[in-house]
Amino acid sequence: MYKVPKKSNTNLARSIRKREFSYVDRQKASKPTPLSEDDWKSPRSEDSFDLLDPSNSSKEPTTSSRPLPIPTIRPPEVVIQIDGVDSPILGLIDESDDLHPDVFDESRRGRLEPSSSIDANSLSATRSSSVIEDDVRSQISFVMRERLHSIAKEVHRRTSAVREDLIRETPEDTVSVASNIPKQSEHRPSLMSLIGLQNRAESPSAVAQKKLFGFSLKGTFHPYGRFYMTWLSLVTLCFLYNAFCIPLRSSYPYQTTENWMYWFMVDYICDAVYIIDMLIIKPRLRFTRGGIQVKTLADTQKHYLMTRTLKLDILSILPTDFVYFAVGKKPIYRMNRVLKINSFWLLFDMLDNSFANPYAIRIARTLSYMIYIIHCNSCVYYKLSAMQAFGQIAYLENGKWYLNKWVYNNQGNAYIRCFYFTAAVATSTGNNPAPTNVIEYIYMTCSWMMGVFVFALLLGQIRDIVSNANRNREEFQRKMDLALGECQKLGLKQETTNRVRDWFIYTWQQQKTLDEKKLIEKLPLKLQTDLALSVHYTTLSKVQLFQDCDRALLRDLVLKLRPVIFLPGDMICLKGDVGKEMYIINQGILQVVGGDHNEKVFAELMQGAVFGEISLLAIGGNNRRTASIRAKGYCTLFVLAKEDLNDVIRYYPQAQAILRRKAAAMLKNDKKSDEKTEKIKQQAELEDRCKINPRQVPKLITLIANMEEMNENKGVRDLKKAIEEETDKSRRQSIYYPWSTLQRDDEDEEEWNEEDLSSVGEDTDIEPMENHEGPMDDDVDPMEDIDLAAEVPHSDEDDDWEKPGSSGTKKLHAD
Ligand SMILES: Nc1ncnc2c1ncn2[C@@H]1O[C@@H]2COP(=O)(O)O[C@H]2[C@H]1O
Repeated sequence: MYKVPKKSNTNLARSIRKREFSYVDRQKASKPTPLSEDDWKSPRSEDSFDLLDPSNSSKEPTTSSRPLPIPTIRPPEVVIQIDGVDSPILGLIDESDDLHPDVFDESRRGRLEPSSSIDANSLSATRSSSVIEDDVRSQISFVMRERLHSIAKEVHRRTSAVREDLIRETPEDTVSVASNIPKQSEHRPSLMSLIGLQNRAESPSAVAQKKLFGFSLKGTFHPYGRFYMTWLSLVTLCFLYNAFCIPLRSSYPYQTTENWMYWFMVDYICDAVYIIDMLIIKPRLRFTRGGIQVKTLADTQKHYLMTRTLKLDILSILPTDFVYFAVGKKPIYRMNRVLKINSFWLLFDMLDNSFANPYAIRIARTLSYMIYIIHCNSCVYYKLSAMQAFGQIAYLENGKWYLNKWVYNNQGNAYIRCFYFTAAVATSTGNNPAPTNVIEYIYMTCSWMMGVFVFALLLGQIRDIVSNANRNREEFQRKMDLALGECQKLGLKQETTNRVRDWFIYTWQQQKTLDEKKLIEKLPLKLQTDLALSVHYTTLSKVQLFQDCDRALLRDLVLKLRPVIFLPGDMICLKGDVGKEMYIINQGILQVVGGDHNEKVFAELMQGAVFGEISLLAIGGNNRRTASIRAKGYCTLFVLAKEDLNDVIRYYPQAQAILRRKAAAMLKNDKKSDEKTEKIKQQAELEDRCKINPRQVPKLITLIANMEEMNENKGVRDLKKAIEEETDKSRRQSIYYPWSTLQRDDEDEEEWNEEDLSSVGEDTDIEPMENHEGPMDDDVDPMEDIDLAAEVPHSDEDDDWEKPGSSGTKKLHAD
């Protein structure tokens, strides 16, 4: 299966000996590529994945156990081109060929035997030519194996891709729908979908349901869905109306001949709600059977028919109002409407489960019981009072007539007065008037009993709820006090104690507990993982490592993460320390710092950044921290211990590679940055060394100028100006050319030359020092300045300094 080279055998042999080969990849239609020496030497790079090597089977990622279809691959053609030989040798691998290193066994080698057109006799004529032939075979075998290896790699890559696709396939119940939904633009799957937490795609019917607040006549409702919750609130409102208003209207004179129709209107609206609830809503409520939620309408209807709720619902809506025709409009006959109390309980249960802080809901429910009992009691009290003509009928006792003071006297707001009386009796507070007859005695006894048992129970409940609500806070406070007390006992610095306090306060603000993990450890592992992923989704979605890696890695890692809080300025890790943990930033900003005093900031790290992995994975060659990390403000980090990371990551070579690549890039950056700062430092040192001190004006001249200023001598003023200019100029020079002693071109004109100085000397009328009698600067010893040469520093650099001004200075001195 190869084409025969038509070159002389000697040339062929030479080429082979020299290893002047090229290979052509027909699939890629590439040009012949010379095989480098390295290619010959190292058949496979060490870190490549070797499908051919059975020992490497363990390296395969363990993402799925499902057998996967391997894409069909065209039998690869390999052409061996020997330099200088016109026709290449063509090798074709059969589909039946196994991907085995010994692919070129003896039988197959036969296929590559030269055909008759080669002068076989002449090749085998000499012993050396047979050796050459063997050599050719072995080289060809090697090249073929090399190709096979790369093909195997390609196959592996493709199967991995297919496998990933299969894993990411849409959930069962959405498959049928997916075909109906218009194809959306292709985009990278979100992290949420990768970790299997995303909402499932909804069927068109479900979408239509949503449009009507989740209501559809053909559909069913989730009992904890938003729609049912809203509906339940409405039903509960109707129940409360009936529960409060029926006793009220039955006892107090609030329903009159003028307003009864309004009361009736509201009554029947509530009845309508009850009926809709019974006929339309409740039969559509989903329920769970054998652990599976039943969603079919027929099933939910059947289920409702079997429940006790239906019976109560029917009783609550019985049209007892028809009694009105016989006995008149007495609302008390509608009292069966309170049988809808199930809805009230259900709503409070749902609210209790939906709120993160349900204490208020629980207190509200308990309070509502108390208020209702007092309300009903007050209705009875009013009725009793009314029956006794509001105390207007006197009664005889021990031969004397008395007015009944126990009853309500029909003064003021009837409801409020009666409610107050009943509340006072029930809670046994207040000075209650004595009952005067049997009915009143019975009423009072019942009220007290109710106060003792029912109210005590309810008040106890409220106390429990409130104390439970504060228990967490109190527990936290207790721990904080303990820690701070310990700090004081140990005699720590106030600053340290303050930091401990800050940490506690911030931790409470952030997580309301000291150990977040404790809260969820009772849940099953799967649920814990889902919870942790959902809670920390924002952070985790920003971690590049997790974006690129296997989703199983994320699920494995997330449970190992431990949240930790750091205060501003805290050093999270120090350069040179042994790395035992790596970190993910959940909140806050951190700085990668270096330098002697951590004054250099290499980089700032934000939410989602990962650090500390270099030493953990010993990427830089050892396990020491390559940089120090400092918290800029308050920070919440996830810590991942080395053992935990190693436990997880060894199954994910891809993640390892990403981590290594990233870390290597960072190390390179840091090195560059270090080199740069080193260069700047050297430059600064050089500049420092080359810098010329600004020329000092001899003290004598300054002194003279100061003295003469008082005499308003023009010449001296000129002199002073010239001195100032000179000082300025020197300073500027040292700024612009800190390392240079050369003069700037643009300074020529301004140069303070001998001429100027001599003219200054001529114009001025400077008195000799000895004659001067004016005030003198205390610090200045005039004699000290006489020798100007002594003033001038005698360094090499200063020789240059003398050029522009030294002569001028000297002249001034002579004058
Ligand atoms: N230039 C940089 N930018 C961001 N992070 C860095 C940089 N240099 C070092 N780090 C991180 O700082 C960490 C210090 O500890 P490690 O050496 O374990 O791992 C290091 C990196 O994760």
